[in-house]
Amino acid sequence: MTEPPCTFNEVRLMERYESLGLVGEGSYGTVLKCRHRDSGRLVAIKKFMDSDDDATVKKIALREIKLLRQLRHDNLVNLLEVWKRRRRWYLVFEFVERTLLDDLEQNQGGLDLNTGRRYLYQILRAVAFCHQQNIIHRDIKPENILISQRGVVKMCDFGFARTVAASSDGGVYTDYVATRWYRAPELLVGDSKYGKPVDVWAVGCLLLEMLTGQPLFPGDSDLDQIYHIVRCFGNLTAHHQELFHRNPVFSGVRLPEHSARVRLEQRFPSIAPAALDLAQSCLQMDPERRAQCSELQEHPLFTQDSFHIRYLDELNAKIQKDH
Ligand SMILES: Oc1ccc(-c2ccc(-c3cc(Nc4ccc(CNC5CC5)cc4)n[nH]3)cc2)c(O)c1
Repeated sequence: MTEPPCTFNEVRLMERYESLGLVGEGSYGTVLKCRHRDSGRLVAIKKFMDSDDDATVKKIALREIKLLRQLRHDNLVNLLEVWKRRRRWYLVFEFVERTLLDDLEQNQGGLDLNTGRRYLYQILRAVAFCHQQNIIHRDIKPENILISQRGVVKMCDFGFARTVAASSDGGVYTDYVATRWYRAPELLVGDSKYGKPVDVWAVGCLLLEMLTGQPLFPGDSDLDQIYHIVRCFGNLTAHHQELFHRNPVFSGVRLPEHSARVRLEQRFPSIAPAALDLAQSCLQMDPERRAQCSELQEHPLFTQDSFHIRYLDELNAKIQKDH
């Protein structure tokens, strides 16, 4: 169905802003980069498409807005305004200059250790905050890590985020998650009872990608993704092997043998040992054994030279200037 012409309200609403095109070529859904005509301020406006089944769009929009309103933190992209005009929802966010993907494309060999530490420290602050709010992002990847001109990191795109069920048995999630390369083993084998550790796995993948310039596990299918992981870390856990064999998606498929294992330390001999250790704490096959983002901020990668003490003052000054 072709888009109906803008309504008056939408025209009036968008009269306040000049559209500068899609943000990130649509990788966030329909998110427009806009300039506020009066102030010149750049914003990112997410427009929810109205659909025949309006109730579903409304439910999704309200869930996302409720979740975003809980997430106020210096290292999360800020929701500025929410509009509802006729049957359409608009979320207005701050616009941040570039993404980690942009930085990695500019630095094909990877970022230097200090830049990587500065970004990682802020990513850990962002994810730790979300997890303290019992929210899992579920799609942490370089495109969703925004970086301001002064180097302040702001995580974005909570379109797939979910609140972890309060119940002790954890939630049961069956809808779409995570871009494949950053997907934890439990997601790949189809475990519906996953939680915060899926974000920790993605952070481990991000750290090594920042320091090498290359994606850690660039699988070209879910099975290939499992192959990449098993070749590095050995067999899946017994529970994940059972889920794999019970998953109809993989019926008749043999689990990859971890015959020719290439461990992280063999693959990345020149990575700082502290960085490799932190990555390994995130990349545990058993989600229960993975580190928590709150504790990783005290990892020797940050404390061995008091980086975490020196950097906090510098970061807070940058955050103030960015406001
Ligand atoms: O539920 C949601 C939905 C959408 C968002 C969201 C909010 C804000 C943004 C955003 C993006 C952005 N800046 C940006 C800057 C550069 C690029 C891409 N660089 C191009 C390739 C050279 C992409 C994005 N600033 N703000 C993106 C997504 C969100 O944070 C939550």
